[in-house]
Formats: sequence, C-alpha cells, structure tokens
Amino acid sequence: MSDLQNTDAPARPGIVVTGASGRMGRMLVRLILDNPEARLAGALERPGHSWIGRDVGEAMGGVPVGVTVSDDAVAVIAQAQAVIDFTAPAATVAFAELTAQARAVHVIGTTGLEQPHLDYLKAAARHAPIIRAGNMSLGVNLLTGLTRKVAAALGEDWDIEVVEAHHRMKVDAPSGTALMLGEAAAEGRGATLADLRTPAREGITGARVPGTIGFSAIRGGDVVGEHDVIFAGAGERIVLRHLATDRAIFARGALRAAIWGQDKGPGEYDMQDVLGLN
Ligand SMILES: NC(=O)C1=CN([C@@H]2O[C@H](COP(=O)(O)OP(=O)(O)OC[C@H]3O[C@@H](n4cnc5c(N)ncnc54)[C@H](OP(=O)(O)O)[C@@H]3O)[C@@H](O)[C@H]2O)C=CC1
Ligand SMILES: O=C(O)C1=N[C@H](C(=O)O)C[C@H](O)C1
Repeated sequence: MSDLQNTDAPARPGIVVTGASGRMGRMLVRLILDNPEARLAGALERPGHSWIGRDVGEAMGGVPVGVTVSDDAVAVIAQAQAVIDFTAPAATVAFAELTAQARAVHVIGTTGLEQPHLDYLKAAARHAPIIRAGNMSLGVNLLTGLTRKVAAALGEDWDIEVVEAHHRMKVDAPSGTALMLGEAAAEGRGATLADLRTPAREGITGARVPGTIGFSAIRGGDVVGEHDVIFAGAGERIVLRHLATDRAIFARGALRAAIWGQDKGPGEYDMQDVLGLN
C-alpha cells in the first residue's frame, strides 16, 4: 500500500469510502491508495466503531496513509468529488442526501434496496450523478447483455431460472446480481421482472407457470459470488455462468465508475453506461 498518498495532486478526484472496515470497504481503500488517478479523501464508519479516529492504513494493519476514519459523514462528504458506497440500504439513502448536497458522484454497490429506497435515490439523482449496479464487475455486466439476447431468442417454452451462491455473511436474497440478470431476461421477453418474477417456492407450489422467472439462493462458507442463468427447454438446457473468485473485480468497477462520473451531469447511471455497453 502506498504511503501518504493524500497530501497533494488536487486534480485527482477525492474519493470517500463508506463502510471502510467492511469486506468491500477495505478492498476499495487499498485500490484507491494504489491508483494514481484517484485520491482517498475520506473513510467513514458509523459512530462507535472501533476504527473511528484511527488512520485507515493502520486500522487495516498497514502503514499510515494520512486519512483518519471518521463518523462525521456531513463534513467528510462535503469535501468529496465522489463517494463509493457498499454498505446497507438505510445508510445508502442517508449518504445519497449528502452526496446530492455536495454535488458529488455517488457510486452505489449496496444491494437489498427496496422501492422506497429507489424512489429516494431517484430524487437525489436530480442534483448529482448516481451510478448504481447490483454487480460492478465487467464479467457480470457482459453476462447481463448475453442474458437479454438469449431470452429474446428463445420462446416462453424455455423456462428461466437464476441460481446464485454467496458467502454465509450475506444478508439479502436474491442477490443484486441475480435481480439484474432476471431483469435483463425479462427485458429480453419484452416485459419487466415485476411482471414475470416467481415468488420463492416452498410447499405445494403447483406446476411452474409458463413464462415466469424463478430465483434460488445458496448461502455458505466464503463463496465470493456465483450466478447461473438457466434456460431449460424440452430435452436441452443452456446455462450462462459467472464465477467471482476475488472481490477486487467489484472494487475495480466501482473506482472506474467514480472516475467516469466526474464529468457527468445529475441523473441515474449504471455499469452498462460506465462500460459503454448500452
Ligand atoms: N454491487 C456490487 O458489485 C457488490 C455489492 N456488494 C454489496 O455491498 C454491500 C456491502 O457488502 P460487504 O462489504 O460484503 O458487507 P460488510 O458487512 O462487510 O460491510 C458493510 C459495511 O457497511 C457498514 N454499514 C452498514 N450499515 C451502516 C450504516 N447504517 N451506517 C454506516 N455504515 C454502515 C458496516 O459497518 P458495521 O460493520 O458497523 O455494520 C460495514 O463496515 C452489500 O449490500 C453487498 O451485497 C458487495 C460486493 C459487490
Ligand atoms: O454481498 C456480496 O458479497 C455480493 N453482493 C452483490 C450481489 O448482491 O449480487 C454482488 C456480488 O455477487 C457479491
């Protein structure tokens, strides 16, 4: 990890990492410190966290980097050009108000967002760019396009199921990625996921309703993230698969988004925009 990267070069966007002690937060802090195009402008944790007041490099077990972990989101975000946020829905909505006020790019990786959260983000995006994706990796964003195409090419006699596996600490299901892939499949069929989504199955469910999209979630161990989109027809199956083996793929995507967003106006964007896949 580079030492004291944050003392100069104002031309580089100053990026704040929320949930800095989390699995993604740590990964992002390291990546930003090692990237010459960005500057770590702050590291946030919630009040009472044991890292508050400590240098973030030292808290992570390395050398000091000149950035103190803070619980003062208002003051820290006011100084930021971008905020990268992989936390939890309630926190993300609160950070969105602050990024809107600061006119800073808000990169959101947080999953498990429900409609009231999404409505709030839509309102915040009237003031500053919000870039949000259930998965920031290049591979999954390519797979999203493939899923849309395959779903469009196959008729309703091909059943679509999304199966995902994650580590035992994950709190939301289906994963944000599974929902992204399901949405793409629905789009391929000229519909929305809200129209086609099958409720979770348990008990006497009855036969599968043609044209619907189902989801299954596995939780265990340290699985980083695995997703299959299964197209099951009569006598054959197509499986589109993405296997994540390193969280760095998500962090790299998020940092790329934060830099990409610097010259963008207010509005809602996703990784398809960042990667030029739209
Ligand atoms: N879009 C993508 O590409 C990816 C998305 N994710 C998503 O990112 C999110 C975080 O994942 P992960 O890093 O594994 O989770 P962790 O639990 O490891 O980290 C979450 C961090 O956010 C902090 N946090 C949670 N709630 C609040 C709050 N109200 N105020 C301030 N800080 C808060 C936590 O602090 P504390 O420990 O004190 O609760 C923790 O430091 C999840 O929603 C996950 O699904 C993950 C990987 C990739
Ligand atoms: O919580 C995780 O770990 C992950 N969350 C995202 C999701 O919900 O899809 C992305 C990735 O799969 C890891």
